[in-house]
Amino acid sequence: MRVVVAADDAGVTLKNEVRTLLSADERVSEVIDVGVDSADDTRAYPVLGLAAAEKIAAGEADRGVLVCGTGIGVAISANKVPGVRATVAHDSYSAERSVKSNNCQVITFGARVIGPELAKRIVTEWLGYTFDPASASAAKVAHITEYEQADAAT
Ligand SMILES: O=C[C@H](O)[C@H](O)COP(=O)(O)O
Repeated sequence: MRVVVAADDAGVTLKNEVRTLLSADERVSEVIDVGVDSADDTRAYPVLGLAAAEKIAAGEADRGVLVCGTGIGVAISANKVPGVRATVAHDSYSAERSVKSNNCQVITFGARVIGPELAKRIVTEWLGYTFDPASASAAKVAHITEYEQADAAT
């Protein structure tokens, strides 16, 4: 699994901890870090959220972990990229259902909301979940995709 990570200045410390965790996980074949590299880089959260989501849309990454102050800004930004589904998930159940119900490729965290140890535990669990395209949830996700594609065609 190839995982893209990104954060703004508020999220960079947690993002870097998650990057280290992912790099040590045998389920992860590649970690793609699109920045920021330090809190001195004050590019705003949409720049980073969009850059990461575009990696997924381009087929260069399978999943993404994005961090900002709340997780909300990077989630909104990533969701603007066609084909990408992103959500804040600060608890295990939401992280699990974001994959199994919603086929989200992207999980986001708020570094001002969640502690690093809980965030890393959620990431470790989240890597183990897969979406079942034969599940009852598939048609619901397809509805979103169909709306997105119809809108893109207009
Ligand atoms: O969602 C936005 C993030 O939390 C960001 O890190 C902080 O944004 P702000 O500076 O506009 O509050």
